Amino acid sequence: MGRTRRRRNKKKARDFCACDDQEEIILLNSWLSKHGMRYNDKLHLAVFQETGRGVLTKKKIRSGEELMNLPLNLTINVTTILLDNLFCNIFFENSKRCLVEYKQSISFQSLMAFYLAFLRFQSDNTKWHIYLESLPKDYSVPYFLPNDVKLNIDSDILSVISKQKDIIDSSYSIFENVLLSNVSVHNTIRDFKKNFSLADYEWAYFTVNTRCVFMDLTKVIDLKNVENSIITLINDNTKISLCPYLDMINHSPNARNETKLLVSKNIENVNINSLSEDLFSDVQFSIYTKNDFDPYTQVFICYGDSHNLKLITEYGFFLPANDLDYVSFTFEEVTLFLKTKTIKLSQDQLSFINNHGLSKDLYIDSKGLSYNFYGLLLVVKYYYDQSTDVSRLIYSAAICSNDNNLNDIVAPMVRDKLLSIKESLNKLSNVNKCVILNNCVELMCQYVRILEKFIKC
Ligand SMILES: C[S@@+](CC[C@H](N)C(=O)[O-])C[C@H]1O[C@@H](n2cnc3c(N)ncnc32)[C@H](O)[C@@H]1O
Repeated sequence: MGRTRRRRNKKKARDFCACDDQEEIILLNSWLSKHGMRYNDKLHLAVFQETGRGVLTKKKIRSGEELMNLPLNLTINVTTILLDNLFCNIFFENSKRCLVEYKQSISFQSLMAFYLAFLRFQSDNTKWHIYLESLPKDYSVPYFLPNDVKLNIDSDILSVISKQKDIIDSSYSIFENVLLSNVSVHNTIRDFKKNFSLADYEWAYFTVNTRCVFMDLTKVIDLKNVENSIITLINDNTKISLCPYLDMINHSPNARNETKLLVSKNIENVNINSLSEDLFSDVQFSIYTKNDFDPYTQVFICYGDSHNLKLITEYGFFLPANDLDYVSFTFEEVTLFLKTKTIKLSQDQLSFINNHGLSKDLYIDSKGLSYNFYGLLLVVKYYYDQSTDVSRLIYSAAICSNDNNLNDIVAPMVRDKLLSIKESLNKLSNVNKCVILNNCVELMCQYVRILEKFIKC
């Protein structure tokens, strides 16, 4: 074979392996069609070298094409929870007045996670069993890193983990208490009470976290008059949903897509006491792509924010050469550093900083200082300079935000941060690698590149 042909063949080499023939996927596909799911027949599930399991198109897909269309009853959304009397009875058949005691105490994501744990516990006794079996068994988010490894992980990652931990621990403790005071005689609930564990809840929490899509049902059902329903427990909105098969699509920052709720009957603002599965039998959730996809390539959608801190901590994966990454600094960190350089901000300067919101969003990315960081340093350097109008300078910073004089002020602090990340990376090099740790290390290396570039400029 000649070199050109070899190269051409190499280029064409497939980076995926079909997985439609795996037992859980065969079962999933027939379960989906039995329940009225329609998906573009060009689509197939496959395992891709770079991204793992995802959706492959075997034919060209053009912008504007519908990727899939799910009956609302085949998604796990707020109405699914409200219609599940057994689940609601965990809260209602209770010696405590749960709706009063825990009013607005949990997020909808937490309630969804608790519900998912309840469904999973019931194994093949629920309609969702086959779907649940098709879900990943574990998640590669840094939340699951062992404590000794966390010691050397970057502080931004640790701060996200700590927030996740607070939410998970506090909501888990509420659900544990609700179960403790539950008085139901129903075997399923009684057995669930005995078996519900933090590990089950964490799995469910990250299933929801990594797979939910935005779905707004506020026009279809009335979610304002909900006094006697378990919706009173939540402190945010109910606009997320689990959508089988749709949740097999991986993320690309370049993907553009749109979802639509197709309501053919006149269903509007339905009171939650009048909910029934039948009511939604004609309601469909549809997703369209705004991209073209070539035959035998992976179909992507965009999950939203695409910087690696978010992708790693919330979804458990990393995008190489990601221009959206940044290294953040807290206002306290900066002022503490300035003090070491005997620069103390006056009350007037602090008021100016607060009034202009210059104490937040302080970061350095591949282009240099963030707008606010630049503005903050302008206040530090020029506030008392008679010949300079700081407000005007801040406005023009949107156009010109590279000033070596300003960069120089914080360069020692940046050097220290760089050194500390490098030291942590050095320590992590002795730790056994796994996907989670690799992702964290990749991000920390990205931080090193960003900070080194800043210092060299
Ligand atoms: C909605 S699910 C997509 C389907 C998933 N790959 C599966 O096998 O079930 C989201 C998860 O897929 C993975 N994922 C999504 N986009 C990815 C990408 N561009 N690269 C690597 N993994 C990705 C991450 O594990 C993420 O948490």
